[in-house]
Amino acid sequence: MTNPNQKSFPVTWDQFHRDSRALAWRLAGMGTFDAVVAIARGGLVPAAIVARELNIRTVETVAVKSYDHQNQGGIQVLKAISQPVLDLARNGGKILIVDDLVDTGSTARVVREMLPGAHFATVYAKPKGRELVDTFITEVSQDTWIFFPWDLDVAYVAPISGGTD
Ligand SMILES: O=P(O)(O)OC[C@H]1O[C@H](OP(=O)(O)OP(=O)(O)O)[C@H](O)[C@@H]1O
Ligand SMILES: O=c1[nH]c(=O)c2nc[nH]c2[nH]1
Ligand SMILES: [Mg+2]
Repeated sequence: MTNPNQKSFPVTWDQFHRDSRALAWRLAGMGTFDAVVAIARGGLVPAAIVARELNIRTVETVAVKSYDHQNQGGIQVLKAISQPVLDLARNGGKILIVDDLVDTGSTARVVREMLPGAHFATVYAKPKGRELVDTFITEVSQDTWIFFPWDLDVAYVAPISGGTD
C-alpha cells in the first residue's frame, strides 16, 4: 500500500481530463502528428484524450511494465511497436509518444530508443525523468506518489486533527 515516507498526489477523473486536455492544447501548437503511441497501460487514457483533441486517427500501443505496486523492478517490454508505425517513423512521419507520467525515466528511456525522433509527452513529471520528456503539464517532487483515478475508490479519510471522526 502507500509508502508513509512519500507525499501523496491523488488525481480525480475530472482533473486528469483537464490536465490531459491542457497537454493536448500545448501539443496543438507543435504541428500535425501522424500517429500516437500510447505506453500501456497508464498512457492509454491520456493518449485517447490527446488523439481525440488533435484528431490523430492512428493510435498504436507499446506495453512496458516497470512497477509492481510501488516497487520498481526491471523493465519488461510486453508488446512491441507494430512494423507499420516503425516504418512510418522511418519514412519521416511525426510520431507522438504519450504516457501518464515520467518518474525515474526508465520507461521513457526504453521507448525513446524504439522511436528516436518521436515527440515524448506526459501529463505529469518527476525531476529524475523530466529531461527525457519533451512536453509535460505538471511537475511533482520525486518523493510524491501520484494516485491515478483508475487506481482509486471513494473511501473514508481520518480528520487532519487525528481524531476518529
Ligand atoms: O519513469 P519510470 O520510473 O519508468 O515510471 C513511469 C512509468 O511507471 C508507470 O507504469 P507501470 O510500469 O507501473 O505500468 P502501468 O502503466 O501498466 O501502470 C507509469 O505509467 C509510467 O509508464
Ligand atoms: O500510479 C503511479 N504513480 C506514480 O507516482 C508512479 N511512479 C511510477 N509509476 C507510478 N505509478
Ligand atoms: Mg506505465
